[in-house]
Amino acid sequence: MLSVENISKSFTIHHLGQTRSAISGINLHVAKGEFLGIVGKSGSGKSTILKSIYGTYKPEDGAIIYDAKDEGPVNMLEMADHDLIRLRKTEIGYVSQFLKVMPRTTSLELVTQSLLEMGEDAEAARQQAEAALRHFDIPESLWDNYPNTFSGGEKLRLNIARATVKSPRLLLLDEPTASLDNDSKLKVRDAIAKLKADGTTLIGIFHDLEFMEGLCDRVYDMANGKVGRM
Ligand SMILES: Nc1ncnc2c1ncn2[C@@H]1O[C@H](COP(=O)(O)OP(=O)(O)OP(=O)(O)O)[C@@H](O)[C@H]1O
Repeated sequence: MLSVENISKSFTIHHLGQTRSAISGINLHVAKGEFLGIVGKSGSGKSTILKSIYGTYKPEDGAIIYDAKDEGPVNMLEMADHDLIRLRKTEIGYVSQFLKVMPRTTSLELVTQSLLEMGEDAEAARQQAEAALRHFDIPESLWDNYPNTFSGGEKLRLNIARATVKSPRLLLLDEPTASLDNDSKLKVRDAIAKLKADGTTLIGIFHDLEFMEGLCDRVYDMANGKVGRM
């Protein structure tokens, strides 16, 4: 489903005149329907890998081959921006700890929008969005509110609802449960387990290794670049 081949990414810190390597020579392979966990210490480059796959960062070399639904295998590092944006709208999801809000868009509209981008019709999109908000305990009184006023946990749950509601083919999870209480964590776990059962391929970073148990098939360790079993 996804093959990350020898990617490297460095950042230039202009005011210090320095260039720092964030990741170097990373190789990862994820089969369709598999859940690959990424573990490693803070600053080891875990998020940089996910952001490179999603296209937020552009690695200097290597290739990221993704088996797209219609086109088949494509190198995402060589794709035109509009093709990458289309893939993000229709088949690749990304959830981080932080919610990107859109101006003057309510929480219900945000989740509905996510489904409309997939080509869902308006009424079905609204119903599925409401079910997702309910599932993640976003109170109905908040559905017509702008999420910038939400608590940290509410924002996070909304973020997860928005990404999971459209059952992406590939879902990238960057510590999505970092500041959630246990109850909310279990709901996220349920949603991930359901996506996995439906065939979604997942790559996730979690500090809480217990959370991954029983969900992850294999783990990539940043320390030695090796993939092991959970
Ligand atoms: N946009 C950026 N500009 C400059 N340096 C960056 C940028 N993004 C990441 N880095 C650097 O790259 C290195 C890897 O960062 P990354 O966020 O990928 O690590 P991580 O393993 O996800 O860390 P954590 O577990 O703390 O979230 C760090 O040294 C970080 O400072």
